[in-house]
Amino acid sequence: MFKEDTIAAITTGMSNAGVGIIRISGDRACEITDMLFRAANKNKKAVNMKSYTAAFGGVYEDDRMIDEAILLVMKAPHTYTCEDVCELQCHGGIVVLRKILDLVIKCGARAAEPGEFTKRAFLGGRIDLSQAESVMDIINAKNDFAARTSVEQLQGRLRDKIIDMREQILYNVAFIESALDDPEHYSLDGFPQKLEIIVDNLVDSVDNLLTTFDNGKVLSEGINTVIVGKPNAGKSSLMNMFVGEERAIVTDMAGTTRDTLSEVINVRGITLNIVDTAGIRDTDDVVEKIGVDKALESVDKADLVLYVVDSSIDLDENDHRIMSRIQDKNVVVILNKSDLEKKIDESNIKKYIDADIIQLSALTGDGSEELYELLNRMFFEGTLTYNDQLYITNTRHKNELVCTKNALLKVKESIDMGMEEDFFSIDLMDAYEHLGLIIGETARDDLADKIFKEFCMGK
Ligand SMILES: Nc1nc2c(c(=O)[nH]1)N(C=O)[C@@H](CNc1ccc(C(=O)N[C@@H](CCC(=O)O)C(=O)O)cc1)CN2
Ligand SMILES: Nc1nc2c(ncn2[C@@H]2O[C@H](COP(=O)(O)OP(=O)(O)OP(=O)(O)O)[C@@H](O)[C@H]2O)c(=O)[nH]1
Repeated sequence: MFKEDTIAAITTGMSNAGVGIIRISGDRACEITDMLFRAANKNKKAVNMKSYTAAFGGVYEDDRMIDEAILLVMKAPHTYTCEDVCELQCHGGIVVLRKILDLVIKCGARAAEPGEFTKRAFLGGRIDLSQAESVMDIINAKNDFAARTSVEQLQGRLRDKIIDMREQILYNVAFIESALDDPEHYSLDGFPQKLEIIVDNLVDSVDNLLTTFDNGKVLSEGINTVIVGKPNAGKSSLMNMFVGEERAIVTDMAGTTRDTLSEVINVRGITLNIVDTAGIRDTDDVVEKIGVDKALESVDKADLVLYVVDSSIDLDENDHRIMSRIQDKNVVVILNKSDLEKKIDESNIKKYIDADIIQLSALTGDGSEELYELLNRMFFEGTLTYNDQLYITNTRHKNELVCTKNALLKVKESIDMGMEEDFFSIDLMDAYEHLGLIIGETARDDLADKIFKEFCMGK
């Protein structure tokens, strides 16, 4: 069983910091801790300490103190992992932390695998799979939205919704089974019509969740954005404007950006995963050509293309080449250098691509607000103002919901075709199990219990 090993790891970051924590979890956590931690108050031993209490002391190898530390003891089952947990809070130097971890392992713990503490929380039943997944999402959140939806998921918002849908399904499967077993007490007259309404509602709920996915994913993970334009149009300057610092190389010499640079930036709640590319033009320079090919490749993968045009000069054949390449993409045309005299005729761009056009000066930042507003409109249609909607941001959840929906639609089909009731059960159970996979539950035992509880009273 999973409880056999006591596991340990540095749970804080892998760079020097003020304080670092070593977490030990498992049956032997306290015993191991007592082998290397000595409390200043000599009577305090982890094995005897009350849950959620702390002690000050030192970590010792033989009689040599490795570091001073605070010990936090949490006793099963009310801990993060549902097992005994000891946390050694030391000075956050990576050398010292590694040394202490080695010591903990020498005393009998095993180095934890990635995610193993949270896996134990799941196996211990404290959290479901969607909550376990949310822990990683919280840690990896790129923006406020991602953090917020992940915490909601950790609190069980998605789980509760899934459990509610599963209960409705199970109730109806149980009803069908009972009625088929015991037709004297349960009548299926009019049942298909009732079931159809319930299934319609469930499909609506699933659809509702599914429609949040695209927005949810873009909101939480960011818009994959590529900046393209011919040499010297101001692509690197635009990137710098976004980043707010001189990261990309800006020069007067056309063709200075040869590779692609990427940045993750947050503007007014929107995350842009931006790739700045080499200026696109016909070139004989081998290195530059690789950059141009790479730029064209990034265009194909992008959700959004920011096409930068130097508005102080006329369009040329390079611009036409770019425009023909980005025609089918989500494009915003940036007429850059709006601080200079305008030479360009916008209608010449409109002839080639159907896209919003923003006048902007990457140098002064004029026009940036209009750009952010436009992006908000393009991608979120106002959803950026937080609402109470439950968002799906995890592809696994989305896939299970799609399977759930398909199974439910099959139930509807069977109803419409006037099939026997036991046909409904098969697809209902299929939907039930796909929903169950979101929260990491297996279906069978649960089903038996439920049928027993709901339908066998007094009979
Ligand atoms: N020091 C420290 N801080 C941390 C964590 C940790 O493991 N250690 N966490 C994680 O990485 C997060 C907190 N998550 C936790 C979740 C549940 C329990 C827990 O013990 N739950 C018990 C209830 C305890 C009580 O009510 O007193 C339970 O659900 O039974 C602890 C931490 C964030 N901060
Ligand atoms: N006046 C003015 N000059 C700008 C503006 N944006 C960029 N420039 C200038 O235009 C020149 C080229 O800018 P870059 O940002 O290097 O252009 P790029 O498109 O990245 O060029 P490549 O790396 O060659 O592809 C630099 O001298 C910038 O200072 C702007 O809004 N106004």
